[in-house]
Amino acid sequence: MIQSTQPIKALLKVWESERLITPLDRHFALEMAQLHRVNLHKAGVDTLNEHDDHVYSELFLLICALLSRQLSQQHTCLPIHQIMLDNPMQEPISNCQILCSHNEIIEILLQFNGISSPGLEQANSPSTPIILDNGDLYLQRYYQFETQVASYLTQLADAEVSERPTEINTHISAISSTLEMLFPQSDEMGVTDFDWQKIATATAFTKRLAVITGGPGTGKTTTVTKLLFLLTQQAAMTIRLVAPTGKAAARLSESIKASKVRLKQELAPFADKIDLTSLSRVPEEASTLHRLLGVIPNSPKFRHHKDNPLRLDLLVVDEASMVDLPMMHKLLSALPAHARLILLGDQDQLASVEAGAVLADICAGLKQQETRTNASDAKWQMRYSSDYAGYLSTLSGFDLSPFVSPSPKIGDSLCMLMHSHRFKGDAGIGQLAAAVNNSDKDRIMQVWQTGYDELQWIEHLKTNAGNSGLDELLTQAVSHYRHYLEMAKDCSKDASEIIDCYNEFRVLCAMRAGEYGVDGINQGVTTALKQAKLIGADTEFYLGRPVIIQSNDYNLGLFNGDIGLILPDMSSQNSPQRSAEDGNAAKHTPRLMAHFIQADGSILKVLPARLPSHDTCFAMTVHKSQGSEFANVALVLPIWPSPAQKQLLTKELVYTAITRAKQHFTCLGSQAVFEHASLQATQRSSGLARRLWSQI
Ligand SMILES: Nc1ncnc2c1ncn2[C@@H]1O[C@H](COP(=O)(O)OP(=O)(O)OP(=O)(O)O)[C@@H](O)[C@H]1O
Repeated sequence: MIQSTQPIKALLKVWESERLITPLDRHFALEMAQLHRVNLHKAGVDTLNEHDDHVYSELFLLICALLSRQLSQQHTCLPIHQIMLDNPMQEPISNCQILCSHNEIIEILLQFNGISSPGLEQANSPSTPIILDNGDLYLQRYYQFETQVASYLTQLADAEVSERPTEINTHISAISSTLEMLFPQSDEMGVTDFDWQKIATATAFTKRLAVITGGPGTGKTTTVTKLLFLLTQQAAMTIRLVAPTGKAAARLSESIKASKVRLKQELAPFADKIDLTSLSRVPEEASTLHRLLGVIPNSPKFRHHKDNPLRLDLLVVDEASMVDLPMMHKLLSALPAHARLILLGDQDQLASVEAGAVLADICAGLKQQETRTNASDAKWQMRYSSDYAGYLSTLSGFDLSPFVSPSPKIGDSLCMLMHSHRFKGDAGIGQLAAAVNNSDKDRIMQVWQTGYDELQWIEHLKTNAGNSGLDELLTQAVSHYRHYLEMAKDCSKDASEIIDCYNEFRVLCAMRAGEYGVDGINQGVTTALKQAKLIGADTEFYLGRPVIIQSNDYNLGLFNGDIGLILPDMSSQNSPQRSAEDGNAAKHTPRLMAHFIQADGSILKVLPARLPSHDTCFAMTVHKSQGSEFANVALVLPIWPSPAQKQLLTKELVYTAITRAKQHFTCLGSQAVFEHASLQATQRSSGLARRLWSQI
């Protein structure tokens, strides 16, 4: 049943030392194997012979290690049919083979008392630590998260906000006319074009769940601002805006503010027909998900949960692709029964740092079956129930019958915006992002060869003398960072002004470790800035040092991924209290503090010595850059990635890096690695899409 060069227990040690599994994976497997044995009753025997007992236990141990490894790699389950029987650990050279079929593995696993399968008679106890469902193996906790998230979303999608009138009445026609004013027919639009922003607004107006997705600049914030305006006209409601990180929350606030200003101008001609005062009731302040749910210091639990729900009527969650499965579970459990939920995000971006790919799973049912290669072809198609399509057509004025499909209700809650208003026409960044997103190899080459001003390719040119490609990148970094570092020396400059200038440019790396990872590039940039005399890097906290926080500190209000700058604290310069503490020198020399911009735009100052674990941040990982944008972005890809690194290089990673850039995108890499990454899609094993879309 299992053929291996050594007992599995010994192999686990080897795999751990070769970093194929983590110490946690090995300990989990050993503990499970020690606690759980074949249940003779389940197996239908009185005794188990020694040989069978041994091989069953070996298989169980191996499968537990594989399950734990799946979770370490952000999958939510282990699909048994995807196990490579001749090399289950996917080692360079296999040390172990499973000599039975996938179905036989399932049969054997179900004989263990630690595993149950919902729907099977003997598995009525929901308390087994491992669950086997539809051929997928779960840890109990993740199984609960997934099934409950699916159930919350399905219930929300099934619910409409109020009784729907069966025929057009005054209320519907009033809403339709307001929608007409909010979304006037533009000259750019042809007769057959659909205004998906208008359709999305009508969807979110009528449904308790609306998922509005689209790439950068497709108008998600514009749409949600118009929706909130429409809703605040109808009734008073408590609306909360949130995002997964402080940076993303600050950006959402700014975008909503700008969007409100634009809307006020657009609606000015209709001032006699529409009450513009309700625009002031559209909230602008966004907070983080953690703050909304109420962090309890030193506890993984939040203040708000099922039994103490949030006090709100409508919740808007931006950057929803960053929300992992456990967090989505916490959020959905804490929603009050009557509340509406609007999820905004880009389903093509990198999935969350932790387990799951919730937004991508929600959208999975809209994916076109055949693989498209032409960048202009849609990968997605809306799917409405016939009843709802009719209602939405009446409200929006667009005939949605071409999108009717026998799909579950979740399809009615989805709306994808596909036209970017930021990357217009032939703009290089938009073209490259689309080509990578479509894994279109020829188009990627074509875009690079077109010679767009906003795109720059730097080839790794490594010789014994060094890598001239890397040198070019470092020179670029110095010339960008020079501006904010010079501003930092000028005591008249405001901290937020300096931080904005620092945020004009960022180096993004695919990985953390190594010469071309965050560690190596940060070191390289620091040395280059020191040589250019822009920083005095002899002290740890030199003027202008950018720091990125690596862990949460609830007391200080700093969270993993927060970025700040070491700058003079001007308020300390003349403070009598400070002078008394620090002696006379402090009167004239302001002390250096780490400055962080908060979601509400205020500055949080923290003494450098009190900072929780942190790193320098001239370069950061693409993962950590999600929810941020920079005028100029330089992406660094490794020169010769190891097999493990190759797995991390995906089209979602490259797409996310490209779409962080607003004006200019540079890539330091080699053609082969860029191509490999652009053609490899992230695969996250999860049963959520099946649970949401199983009727189709
Ligand atoms: N229908 C439209 N016609 C013309 N311009 C538009 C339209 N919708 C949005 N825009 C413009 O496109 C830009 C981006 O819009 P918006 O911020 O709403 O997009 P987004 O999808 O929220 O972007 P991001 O992904 O950066 O959050 C804004 O300048 C906005 O004014």
